[in-house]
Amino acid sequence: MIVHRRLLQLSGAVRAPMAACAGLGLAVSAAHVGQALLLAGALAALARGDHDTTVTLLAWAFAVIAGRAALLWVRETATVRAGALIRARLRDRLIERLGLLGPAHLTEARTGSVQTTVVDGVEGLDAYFSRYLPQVVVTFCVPVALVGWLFTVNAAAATVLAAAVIGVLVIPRLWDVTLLRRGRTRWTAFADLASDYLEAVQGVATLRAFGASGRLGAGLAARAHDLYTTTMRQLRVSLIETGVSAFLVQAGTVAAVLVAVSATSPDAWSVFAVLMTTTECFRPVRQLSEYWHAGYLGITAVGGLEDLLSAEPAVTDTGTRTTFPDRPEIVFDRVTFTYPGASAEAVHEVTLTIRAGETVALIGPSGAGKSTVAALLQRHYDPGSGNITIDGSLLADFTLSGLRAGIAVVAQDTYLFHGTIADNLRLARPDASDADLERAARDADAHGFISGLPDGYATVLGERGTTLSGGQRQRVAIARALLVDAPVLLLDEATSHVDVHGERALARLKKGRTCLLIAHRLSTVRDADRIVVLEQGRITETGDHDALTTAGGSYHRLLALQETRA
Ligand SMILES: Nc1ncnc2c1ncn2[C@@H]1O[C@H](COP(=O)(O)OP(=O)(O)OP(=O)(O)O)[C@@H](O)[C@H]1O
Repeated sequence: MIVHRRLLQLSGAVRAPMAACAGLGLAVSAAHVGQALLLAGALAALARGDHDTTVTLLAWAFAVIAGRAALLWVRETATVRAGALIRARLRDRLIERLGLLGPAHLTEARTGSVQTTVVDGVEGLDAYFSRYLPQVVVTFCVPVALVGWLFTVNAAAATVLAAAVIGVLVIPRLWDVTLLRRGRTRWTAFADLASDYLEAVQGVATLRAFGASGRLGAGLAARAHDLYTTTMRQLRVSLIETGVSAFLVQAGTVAAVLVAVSATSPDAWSVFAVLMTTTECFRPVRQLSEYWHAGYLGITAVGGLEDLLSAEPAVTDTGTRTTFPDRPEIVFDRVTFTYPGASAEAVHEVTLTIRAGETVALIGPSGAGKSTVAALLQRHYDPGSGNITIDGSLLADFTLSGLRAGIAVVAQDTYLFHGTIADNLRLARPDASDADLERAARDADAHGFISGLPDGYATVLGERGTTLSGGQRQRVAIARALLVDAPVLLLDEATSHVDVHGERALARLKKGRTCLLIAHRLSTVRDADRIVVLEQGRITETGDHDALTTAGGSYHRLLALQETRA
């Protein structure tokens, strides 16, 4: 029996349904005990030839059996309901936590492992909370009450039974530490395998392109073998524990009945009562053992759960400002940042002002720190030193939701969820009307192709071959950003898929907004009000296209390099 402290704390939100399950479990046990005592009474009556009493007691026993059937139905329904509630609450909590931890956490943890915790771990915890923990309550209450009562019938048998129950509850605990350790090892192997499979599915195009599917298959087979080995190691201990429990239950039952029959002048009632009570005493213990296996997966997942719940968010949400200034000025003042665990600075003393309504393009070679500047502006991380301000207010003065509502992001790879086009657009603004969606889509030059889809805005992406091209996805992203109507625009490599429609849409999106454009392809930044060149985390040049080209510095060099490659 393992009652985990952390899981008990987690049960806070679901204690009422768990208590209901425990209450119903006690009622079912009471029905079992009632039936057992009625049968003991009927057998004793039969032994002394009292047929009327036998028939009456048997009739009552049938009535109790019928009542128990109804109780079992209610308990099962309540358990399933409680399980669904527990899963939903736990998942809500974990998803909320993931939202708080932000993308910074997922760069450190493996996505597959997080997914395994949120999906499989929570499934396992359902059984732990809705079946195992209520059964722990029943297992403590029923044997205590029964042994206590049995003392009034046959003190010697009751003493033997008490010792047997204590033995059954305590002796298997000797294996708990080993079981938990092996369970955690198995969970790690399971999470690793799930992570590898997720990566294999996500990277299937790359694997095929490099002919690496076979090699990866061998790696996955090795991982699967690891899982098999750890499962068998865990099962061996688990079987020993189950075997010992079963032996103690049988030995306890036999010993208690032997003591009852070997008493001087034993009467039929006390012998039958001891026999039936002993069976009922061990019933909750046996059930606990069954539920333990059902909830064990969840218990071993607690490590992953704790990792998620105790992970420190990269930034704290202590700001109070919720509204964002219109067309604000953004200032990076000597901003330096090093990623957690990295030895070198990603950006160093970056000082940059993006004036109200201005479009500034940030360019530079790979690894120069452009995405880091974008991440800092979205406050996925706080700078190690220096400040970033929006119209004079520090980023940290805003609530995280206020900040995110103020900055619309259009990235190179637009993630579209499985759902309709309308659902994907409403991700930006859940309360947007159909007319709002159409207006945004028209401004993003997306209405035309959306109208041509089989069900227009109600078309489910990914079904019936409905996929969008890179340029079309980009325009959906622009429509989303238009729906958000944020005063600041962050275009992160957003210009790479842009066709003539996209260019028009982007021009409309940029209008009246303060815009930071992060770009690789220099041809897409010529029209920016200003171009800032970042190299090895430092700003090396600033100016417009003409000025920088004439100056013949880094920008000129990068431009020449790109033209040669083209
Ligand atoms: N999560 C991270 N942890 C540690 N170091 C990181 C992390 N992300 C980026 N870096 C490092 O920070 C530096 C700047 O990276 P960044 O991604 O900002 O460059 P970039 O200019 O956007 O590059 P690219 O154009 O290739 O996307 C690089 O040296 C990179 O290796």
